[in-house]
Amino acid sequence: MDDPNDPAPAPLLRVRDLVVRHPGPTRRSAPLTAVDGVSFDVHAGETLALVGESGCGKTSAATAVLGLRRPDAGSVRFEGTELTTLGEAGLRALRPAFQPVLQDPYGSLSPRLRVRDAVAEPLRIHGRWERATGPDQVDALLGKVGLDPAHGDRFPHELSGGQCQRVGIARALACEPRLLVLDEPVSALDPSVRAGVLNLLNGLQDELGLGYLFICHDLPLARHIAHRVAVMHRGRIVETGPARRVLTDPEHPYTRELVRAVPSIHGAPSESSLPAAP
Ligand SMILES: Nc1ncnc2c1ncn2[C@@H]1O[C@H](COP(=O)(O)OP(=O)(O)OP(=O)(O)O)[C@@H](O)[C@H]1O
Repeated sequence: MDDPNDPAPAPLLRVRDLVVRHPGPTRRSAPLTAVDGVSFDVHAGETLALVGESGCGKTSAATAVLGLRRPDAGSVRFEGTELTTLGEAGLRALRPAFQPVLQDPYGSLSPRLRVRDAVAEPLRIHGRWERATGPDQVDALLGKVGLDPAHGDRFPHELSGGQCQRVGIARALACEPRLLVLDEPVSALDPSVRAGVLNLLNGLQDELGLGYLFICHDLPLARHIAHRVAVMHRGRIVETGPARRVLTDPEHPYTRELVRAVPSIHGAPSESSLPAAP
């Protein structure tokens, strides 16, 4: 329970001491600890960027947060409800409120579904589809992500990567979520279309007060897009703080290791790929 005397607003998402292990490469090998006691909060209207080099455990943490797998230890609370011990029915009821947006804009859409049906699908799955109002709802969702309703008649292969990612965001918005878990949402996109998608995400956050857990391996991008940054390294969070302050010290031991692992970390983000800061 939240302390009634604590004036700080309760976070949308509270993750504490999260541990995620994967099976080792052979049946005899020890399990691999991908996430090793990670804790963070995401508040409504806030972007927390979870950054770190490839393989440091970001996606494993996101998978546990989304309830797609049970963590091996730790707590994931969404709006005060503990997800790690919730049964399948309870998770299904809560799932519309926290939605993923994935990296591969084409891969996350069925090639056989027209855009209109892809956006309608989550409404149907979560029992929110009504024949009378559903089509208008789909048009409104397309409009919200900057797509013309005419795009609804197309198949994914008839769209650009940026348009596909907008459809992915429309699907995530369909069930009126409060939290989006964005796993590298722009890294598969051309730099020229990244800014448009990032601006869209900023605008939606301002309008809807959404919390974002924004996973990426690009620290300049994270500093630019996020309010706060948590840096992961070998399964642990090694630094966390306001985005503009994190890992600005090139002599910090983790900065040195990360610069080796991710050369872009101290590279200047290209102006064309970044929108205005939040
Ligand atoms: N399903 C799995 N089975 C076994 N090992 C896994 C599995 N998923 C991830 N791993 C391992 O867990 C570690 C963390 O992987 P994870 O994908 O969470 O990292 P990441 O930071 O998201 O990396 P990337 O940025 O490359 O996606 C890696 O060593 C990876 O090989």
